[in-house]
Amino acid sequence: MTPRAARADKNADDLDVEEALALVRKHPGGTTDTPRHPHHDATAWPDARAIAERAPRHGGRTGCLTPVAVPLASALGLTLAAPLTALTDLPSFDTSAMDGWAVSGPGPWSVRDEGVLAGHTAHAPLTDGEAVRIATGARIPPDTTAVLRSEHGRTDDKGRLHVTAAARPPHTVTHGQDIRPRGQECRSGDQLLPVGTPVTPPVLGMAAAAGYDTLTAVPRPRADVFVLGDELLGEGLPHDGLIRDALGPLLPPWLRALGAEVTAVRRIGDTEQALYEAITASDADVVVTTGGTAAGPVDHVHPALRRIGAELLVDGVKVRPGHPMLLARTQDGRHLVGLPGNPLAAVSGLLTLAEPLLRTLAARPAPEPYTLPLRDGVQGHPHDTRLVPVALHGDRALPLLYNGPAMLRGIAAADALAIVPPGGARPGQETELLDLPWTSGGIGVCFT
Ligand SMILES: Nc1nc2c(c(=O)[nH]1)N[C@H]1C(S)=C(S)[C@@H](COP(=O)(O)OP(=O)(O)OC[C@H]3O[C@@H](n4cnc5c(N)ncnc54)[C@H](O)[C@@H]3O)O[C@H]1N2
Ligand code: MOO
Repeated sequence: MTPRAARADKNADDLDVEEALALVRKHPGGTTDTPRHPHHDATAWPDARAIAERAPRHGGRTGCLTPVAVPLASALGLTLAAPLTALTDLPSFDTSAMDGWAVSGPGPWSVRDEGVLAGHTAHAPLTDGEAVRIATGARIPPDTTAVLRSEHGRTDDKGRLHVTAAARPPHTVTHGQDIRPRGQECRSGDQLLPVGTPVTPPVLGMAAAAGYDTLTAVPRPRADVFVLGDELLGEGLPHDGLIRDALGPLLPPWLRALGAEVTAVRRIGDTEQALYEAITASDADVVVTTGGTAAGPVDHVHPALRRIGAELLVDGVKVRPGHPMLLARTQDGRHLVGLPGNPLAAVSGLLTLAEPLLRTLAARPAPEPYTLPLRDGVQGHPHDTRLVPVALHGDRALPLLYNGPAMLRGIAAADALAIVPPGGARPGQETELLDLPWTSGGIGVCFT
């Protein structure tokens, strides 16, 4: 086995970014200071993902962005950077679990005139044989021994309260019944959730209940999107060799679903100078470009990266579609993902490079890998991985047609992308799938 084959054979987890960089530097196509050759060696697909995931950990950094205090209303989808520790006991006072009466001692009870509602201040202690009307969530008066639910009590013609046969056991109220004691759920200082927990709607509710107004969380990485191509139209029908820009509408919401805050979406003219100016003016954590990655006359991404002295971490990936995709690091430690212009190739680059990069920056958990059998066989590329749109039907994945690099018809109907290994997959073959963000989360959940 050659040293390169041995490297390619390594588990993706073992591949160090610096090692990968060294690999890229050794090859003419991968350096930033020598002219690029269109047939340079590309990175294996799993290695490209591993490099993108580890790229932000360069130079002893933790990888994720510096945590900030975020108001609860803006924290959905972020990751906790500090444990959620209770700032109060929960419940914070002894509470009635039911509408009914707070009672003291065994019945029957005389009933106080004025009841106790939720949110009201403390009431005077009950004396033995006394009861008071109480609402769910109201503070229990001192010396209460139980709460009698309204459906388990009745008052006689003298106004005295009795337990009815409907109570379980009949005519009985047990000590402590339907009282939620202070601290039942947690004590002040208890850890409720660890660092790394994704902020979901119930986490927001838990945080509010535990006394928080802001959460310490990893912010969304800021992403600028630069769409290259003089042939692109922003509206209307294609005409005179001009086509509609499909990536301007597709990428920003997809990037948001991957955890980014999209700070700019700009169409850039097909000149190296325009791209250079856009990249150098950006202060986003991640710049995503589309188009201009190949070796055509107006493919300006490589020259612009050379000009700003960026390091190419990935320069071409053994994946179809999308093989000209690239990942670079600027001198100030920010990242640029170059997506190919063909729309499905751009989606491939988004999931291969942008997803793991953003995941590390945002400290999001990695999705659990899973497989399903393919309903139909899929022809493979001889050397490269293929990403093929599939629809999920029961426990099988149905490969979709219209999966060419320039097509969106397949992915627009898809639930996932099948990772088809070099050589292809047989009908029924268990195949790893990459879920699309809205498949598992629901469209409202992921586009926050
Ligand atoms: N000589 C070679 N030519 C090409 C190679 C190669 O290796 N050698 N690779 C091919 C592959 S594979 C792909 S993918 C594309 C990548 O091209 P670029 O990233 O340089 O992108 P463009 O040339 O700018 O555009 C390609 C294609 O996509 C259309 N496009 C671009 N942007 C958009 C958009 N926002 N919305 C819709 N369509 C878009 C563009 O009009 C072109 O048709 O290169 C191959 N060529
Ligand atoms: O990467 Mo290209 O999309 O294979 O055509």
